[in-house]
Amino acid sequence: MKLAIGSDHAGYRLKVEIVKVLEEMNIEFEDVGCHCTDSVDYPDYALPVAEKVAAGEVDKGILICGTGIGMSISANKIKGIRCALVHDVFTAKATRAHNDSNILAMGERIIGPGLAAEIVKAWLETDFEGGRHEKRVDKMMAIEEK
Ligand SMILES: O=C(CO)[C@H](O)[C@H](O)[C@H](O)COP(=O)(O)O
Repeated sequence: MKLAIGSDHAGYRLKVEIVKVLEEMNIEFEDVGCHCTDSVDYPDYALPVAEKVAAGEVDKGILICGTGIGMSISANKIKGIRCALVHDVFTAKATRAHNDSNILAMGERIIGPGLAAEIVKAWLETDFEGGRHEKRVDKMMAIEEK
């Protein structure tokens, strides 16, 4: 599995912690930035991560800003992206199992690194259940054609 990860300045410190988690899990990843806490604009980092996922260059993506909201709104504008804003382990599992989400968004100003690490692990380790959820995901993605 290969991931793309990105943050803005408000998510940079949490991204550093999540990068450590990915390294511990031996997961290959590409960090699109940002690389410090100087103020930047979250769409500039959501876009490359979402494009890499949509193009199949990577399997999944992780995006972090202050709230996760700007990142998730931006990423979901790219065709093929199902970005889930998650701040608890239950939702992390549910959005993989039911929505087949391909990008995880989190907010550094909302949760700490311990919970974020548990969320990342749960999200990465949960498979899409298919079955009744397949039709719903297909319907969701068909909205992109309207
Ligand atoms: O989701 C966001 C905005 O919708 C993010 O939280 C940004 O990180 C946040 O807006 C950054 O705010 P700042 O005051 O420029 O640090």
